[in-house]
Amino acid sequence: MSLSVYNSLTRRQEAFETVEPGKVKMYYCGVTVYDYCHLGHARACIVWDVVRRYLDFRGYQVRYVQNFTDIDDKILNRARKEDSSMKAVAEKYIDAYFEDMARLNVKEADEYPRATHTMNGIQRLIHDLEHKGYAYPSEGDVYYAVRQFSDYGKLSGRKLEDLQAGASERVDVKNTEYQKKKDPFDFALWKAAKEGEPAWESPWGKGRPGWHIECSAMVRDRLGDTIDIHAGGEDLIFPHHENEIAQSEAVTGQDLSRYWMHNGMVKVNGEKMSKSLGNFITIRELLDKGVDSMALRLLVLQTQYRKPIDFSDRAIAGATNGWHTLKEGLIFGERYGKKLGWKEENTSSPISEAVERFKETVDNDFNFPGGLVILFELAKDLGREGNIIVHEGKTLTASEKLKQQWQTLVTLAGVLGLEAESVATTNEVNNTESGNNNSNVLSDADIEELIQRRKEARTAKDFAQADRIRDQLQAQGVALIDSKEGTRWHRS
Ligand SMILES: Nc1ncnc2c1ncn2[C@@H]1O[C@H](COP(=O)(O)OP(=O)(O)OP(=O)(O)O)[C@@H](O)[C@H]1O
Ligand SMILES: [Zn+2]
Repeated sequence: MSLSVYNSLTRRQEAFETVEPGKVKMYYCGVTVYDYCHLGHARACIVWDVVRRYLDFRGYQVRYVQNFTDIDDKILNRARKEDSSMKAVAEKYIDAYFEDMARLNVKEADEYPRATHTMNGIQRLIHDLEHKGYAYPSEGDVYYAVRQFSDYGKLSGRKLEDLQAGASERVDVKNTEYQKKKDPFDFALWKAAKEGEPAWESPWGKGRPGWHIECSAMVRDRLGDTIDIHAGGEDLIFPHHENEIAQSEAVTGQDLSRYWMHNGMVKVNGEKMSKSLGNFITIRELLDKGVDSMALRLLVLQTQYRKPIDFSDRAIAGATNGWHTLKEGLIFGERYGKKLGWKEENTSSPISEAVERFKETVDNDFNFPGGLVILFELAKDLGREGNIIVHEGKTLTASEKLKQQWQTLVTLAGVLGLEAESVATTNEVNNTESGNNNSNVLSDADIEELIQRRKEARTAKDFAQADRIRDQLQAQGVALIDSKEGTRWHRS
C-alpha cells in the first residue's frame, strides 16, 4: 500500500517517489497580498495544509514553503488608493492572512519567503538566464526568450503556434512592453523603474522583478533545484507555472519539481471566485457571520481537491450539518468518558482496521472525501451510543471499544485538521463578536428527541403533527428513513 499522486505534468496518477527517500520538499504559490483572503484562497490553503499533514502522518519529513507575493501592480494600485505604500499594504494583508489561517486551523509553513526578501536570488537567476542565452535586456527591462526553451508548454499542453493564432487578434502593438519584446510571447523577468514606484538596484538599472521569476528564485533559495511537490491553484498552470518551469529548468538543466499538483477553483455561479472579479466573500466575513471554521474545512475536504466547488449558502448549510455529526463524535470522550469509567492514563490505540482503511483510501491521490466517509461512520456510531446513554443510561458497545472508536476518530480527524476544541474557542470569539450562536443547527440529541415526538404523534394517529415534525427536520437538512426496525436518520 503506497501513496499515488495525480501529476498535472504527465496528466497521470503516479506512484509517489521522492528525491530523497522519506523526505518531501513542497512549495505552494501563496497569495498576492493586497486584500483579505477569500474562500478560494481558503480552499487552496486548506487543501495544501491537509496534503502536508497527511504526508506527515504517512511518515514523511515534510519541508513546506509558501511564498507571499509582495511586489505586484495590484499591491501598488491598492497603495495608491489607500494613500499608503506597497510595503505597508503588504504587511497589513500578511498579518490578516495569518489571523484568518489560524482561525481555519491551517498549520504554519516552515518558511514564508517574500519577493522583497529574495532580491539577490532573483537577480542571480536572471543573470544566469541571460548568460545562457534565455534572456535579453531591453530598455531597462529584461525578457525571457520563450522560443529558446524547447520544452515550453509541457505543463499546460499549450503549443506556441496555437498561442500565436489566438494572440494575433489580441496583441496591442502600441503597447510599450510589446515594442520592447523580440517576440510577443516573451515575458518580463525584470521591469525598469517607473516614476514613484518602489525599485531595487540591479545590473540592468533600477527596477523590480516580474511575478514568475519570484517563485523560481524562492524555490531555489529555500528548497534547491529539484523539489518533490509544487502546488497551487489550477488557474496558475498557465502562464505562471509554465514560466516557472521555463526559468528554473533553463538554468539548472533539472526538473523543477517531480510532481505538479493543482487544486480546483471555488466558483460562484460557475465563475472563479476572484478578487479581480469582485464576486468573493472573505474568510473573515463568513466566520464573523457565525459559520463554523470547521464546517468550512469540511466543505473544502468533502470535494476531491482537483474538482471545482460551487459556493452557496446551501453548500455551507450542508457542511455545517456534517460538521455537527463529526463534532458529536469528537466530543464523545469529553462528554461521556468519565461516566464510562475511562481512565486517562489508560489510553488505548486507534483501531488498526479503520486506520488502514483510511490510509488505503487517502493514498489514492489524497482522496479526502473517501477518508471522511470513515470518519463519519465512527462519528455516527458514537453519536448513536451517546443518545442511548442519554435516554437509557447504558451503551450497546463495551466501554473499552467505544474509547478505541473515539480515539480513532480524534486521531484521523486530526490528520485532516478537524478539531472540536479549536472550534469551541472560535465559536466563543464569533459569538461575542456577532451575537450569533448558530442555534439553527440541530444536535443529534435534538434530532432523536424530535423523532421520538413524531413516533408518539403517529401512535396517537396525529399524522398532521407527525408530518410537521418530518418537514421541520427536512428543512434543517435531516432526512428520515422509516423501516420495520424503526426510524433511521441522516444529515443530507
Ligand atoms: N477561486 C479560487 N479557488 C481556488 N483557489 C484559488 C482561487 N483564487 C485563487 N486561488 C489560489 O490561491 C492562491 C493565491 O492566489 P492569488 O493571491 O494569486 O489570488 P489571485 O488569483 O490574484 O486572486 P484573484 O484572482 O482573486 O484576484 C493561488 O494558488 C491561487 O491559485
Ligand atoms: Zn508561484
